[in-house]
Amino acid sequence: MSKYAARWETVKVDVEAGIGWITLNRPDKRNAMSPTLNREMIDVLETLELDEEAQVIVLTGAGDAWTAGMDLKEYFRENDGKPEIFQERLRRDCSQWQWKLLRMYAKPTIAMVNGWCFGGAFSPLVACDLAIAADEAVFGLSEINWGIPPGNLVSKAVADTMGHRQALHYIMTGDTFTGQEAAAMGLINKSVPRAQLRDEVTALANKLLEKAPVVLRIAKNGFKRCRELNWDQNEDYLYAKVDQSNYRDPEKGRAQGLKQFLDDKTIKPGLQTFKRG
Ligand SMILES: CC(C)(COP(=O)(O)OP(=O)(O)OC[C@H]1O[C@@H](n2cnc3c(N)ncnc32)[C@H](O)[C@@H]1OP(=O)(O)O)[C@@H](O)C(=O)NCCC(=O)NCCSC(=O)/C=C/c1ccc(O)cc1
Repeated sequence: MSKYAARWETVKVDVEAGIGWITLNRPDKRNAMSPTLNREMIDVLETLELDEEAQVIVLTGAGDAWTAGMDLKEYFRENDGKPEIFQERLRRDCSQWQWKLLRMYAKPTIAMVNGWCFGGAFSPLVACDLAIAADEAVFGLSEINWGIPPGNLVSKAVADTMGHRQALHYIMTGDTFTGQEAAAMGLINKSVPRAQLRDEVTALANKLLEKAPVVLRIAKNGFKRCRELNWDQNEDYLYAKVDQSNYRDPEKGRAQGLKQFLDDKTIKPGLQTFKRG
């Protein structure tokens, strides 16, 4: 039985062989993100960040949906008319896990998009480091279809991943697209038939498990920050990250990698990763 069994009402967490599987678990509501789910996801991510048994995180959904976006009933309608400060807190919880925690998360994150993916779902989708979807998954920026512009960080997320014309097309029409189309546009890394999705994601997670975790974290977070800096700032910043990595990495991956290539001649870093240990 999972050590987190029944700890959260709207999210299921299983840790197996180094991988923390987070499943949004409201399949009857297509895993729509309610205020309860948002609050619970903050706790889930903060808990797994300190769980040494979970070194790579996968975010997926129960049933036919990844997530159908924000809960139109519990997040929107039921809170209309509530005090402004209350609305602010709801938004803060939403942002807190959907991109603030996820975007710079201490561990590698993979979005495993098993099905429906709408609207607000695009924030955590893009905030995850990597994304693999089922060919059959259906994506849509459906906000326009029920009368609002995209909220939270959805437009920023698609601007960072999809082309300008494509992003505007889907924002303005609310048309849907498939996993294969999402991969072609660069919104996700790749799509595979749904029957192969879990195996594909497990293989990717296992590949990440072979890397030195501190170096991996600094590499991915350095990349994300560098998008917002100019060239001169980037040179300073990324060299500082390289030095930080050399200093912080308890495994001394750099020294191991150089030794295994130059002295032992047991690896070629162009073709395989160094052996941790
Ligand atoms: C195509 C769907 C995903 C699946 O269709 P289905 O498989 O035939 O399922 P059903 O439509 O029968 O839905 C099953 C149940 O799930 C519920 N549900 C299904 N999506 C939902 C749902 N987003 N909510 C709240 N109940 C739902 C739906 O109401 C229904 O509840 P019930 O009648 O009680 O069984 C369909 O449900 C659907 O179109 N859902 C709405 C998708 C959608 O537009 N989502 C909202 C995007 S906009 C957004 O996320 C906004 C972001 C935002 C973020 C932060 C901000 O501050 C501001 C904005």
